[in-house]
Amino acid sequence: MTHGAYDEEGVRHAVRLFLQSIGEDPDREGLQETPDRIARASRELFAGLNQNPKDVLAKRFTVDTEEMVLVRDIELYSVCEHHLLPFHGLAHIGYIPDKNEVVGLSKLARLVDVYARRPQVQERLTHQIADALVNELHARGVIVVTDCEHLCMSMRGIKKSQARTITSAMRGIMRDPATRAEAMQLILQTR
Ligand SMILES: Nc1nc2c(ncn2[C@@H]2O[C@H](COP(=O)(O)OP(=O)(O)OP(=O)(O)O)[C@@H](O)[C@H]2O)c(=O)[nH]1
Ligand SMILES: [Zn+2]
Repeated sequence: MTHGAYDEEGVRHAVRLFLQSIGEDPDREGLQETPDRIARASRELFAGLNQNPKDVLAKRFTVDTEEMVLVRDIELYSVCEHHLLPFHGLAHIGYIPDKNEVVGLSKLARLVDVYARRPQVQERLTHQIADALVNELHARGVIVVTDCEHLCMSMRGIKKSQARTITSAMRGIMRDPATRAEAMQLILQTR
């Protein structure tokens, strides 16, 4: 099949084969609908493959500020591209708008989903969010910090369920030490 299109029938077929290959009976009652369920769930979990960050950030409005806007504790659910197991945690996004151009706060959370709903690695997810805010919104400065647990490290392999992975991306004037420190303080502030 061609790369890029979502092939629901292909997913159903692959899941049935997978169940057989792990020694299960795909025709037993509890599993009969599983290929279909996974095909529907995967359409949602990997929807970001067919979404463009441009669309999410298209609607702008003006607020009389060129100061930092920061939304923290955005829930994040993604899937690691190595094991196709979930990694999940929080994303914190701060940006300094250009010419008073801002987007609705919910769009920052939508932007997270556009990139999280793909087979991912956390580092790429983090810098893709930052780059979209620079490239599409022309933000003068951006900070993105993600803080996640990877199930491929918790439930298998090295089995370290307490380990958190934190990755960050700074762009533009957010690289300035004082600005960066202000953003980090807002992110780390106790509730
Ligand atoms: N850098 C990075 N690594 C990740 C991410 N998600 C999972 N990994 C790691 O990707 C690596 C894949 O390593 P491999 O040696 O190819 O696979 P593996 O034998 O299954 O690795 P183990 O998990 O150590 O058993 C593992 O060390 C994972 O912990 C991520 O988002 N970023
Ligand atoms: Zn993994």
